[in-house]
Amino acid sequence: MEEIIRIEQLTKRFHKNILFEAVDLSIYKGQSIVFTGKNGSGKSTMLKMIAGLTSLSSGKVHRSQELLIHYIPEHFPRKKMSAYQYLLAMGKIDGCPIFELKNRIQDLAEDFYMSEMLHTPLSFLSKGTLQKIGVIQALLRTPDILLLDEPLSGQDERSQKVFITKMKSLLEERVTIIMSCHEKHLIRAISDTAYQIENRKILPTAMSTFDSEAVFHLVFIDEQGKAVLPDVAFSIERFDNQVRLSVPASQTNLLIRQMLDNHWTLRGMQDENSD
Ligand SMILES: Nc1ncnc2c1ncn2[C@@H]1O[C@H](COP(=O)(O)OP(=O)(O)OP(=O)(O)O)[C@@H](O)[C@H]1O
Repeated sequence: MEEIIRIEQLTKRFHKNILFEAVDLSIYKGQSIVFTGKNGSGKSTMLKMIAGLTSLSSGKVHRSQELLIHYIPEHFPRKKMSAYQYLLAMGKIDGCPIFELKNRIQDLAEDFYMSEMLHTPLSFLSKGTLQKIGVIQALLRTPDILLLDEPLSGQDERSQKVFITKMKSLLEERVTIIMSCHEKHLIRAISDTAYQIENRKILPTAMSTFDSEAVFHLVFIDEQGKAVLPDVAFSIERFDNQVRLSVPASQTNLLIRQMLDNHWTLRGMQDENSD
């Protein structure tokens, strides 16, 4: 495996707020990394430090060579220029030949169902469309590293599918993808390595954490009129003297025990997919 970035003893603080302390991390060519963590844990800041867009308080980010890094921010600048003018300018900065660039913008805009919005000023575009422009910008010239900050947060389902397909083909070309993300389906689709940002550290997380868990519907009946509903955090539907609870598979035994202790009788159990 070819190491392309090595983070050594990275510490980052904003005044008294210490986000990272003595973090070490190696990033390899073709790897697809996701950072997860609570709001405000430092995901965006970590991406910006890798991109070189914000300084470190101490430590170092080593890059193996001159790398073309594309960074797609969570919030996009709202400017007066049109999407097309913006993409053209960005493509030129990236060194794309002009004829190729124009065709590529048109093709990618079609792929993302936004051709009709190409000539609209950025300031009038929705969050989802602005994000698409960020993705198109990143795809004008294939980067070595693509940094994505919450890339699906404003995307409709159709665009999400296009986005996932594009990311998969970049990974086939051994582009390194590093993103922050909360959506498990995107993580399952494109990531191979996950880190949870917690307590100022970056903790390796098993990919199985993002597997979708089967859900069961459990129906209970109050036969004697004295059942009490325990305080549980599952979806509950009530009808007459029955309740139906939707529960992740791993929680079913615990819930059944709780319900029986509270005088409920189990009437039925159904796999979510057999509805
Ligand atoms: N330029 C800055 N100056 C001061 N504090 C900042 C700055 N940028 C970020 N912070 C603070 O650092 C913390 C981490 O912010 P960051 O945006 O990296 O978190 P995040 O994990 O990406 O959050 P979210 O999931 O909400 O997008 C927050 O408390 C934020 O307020």
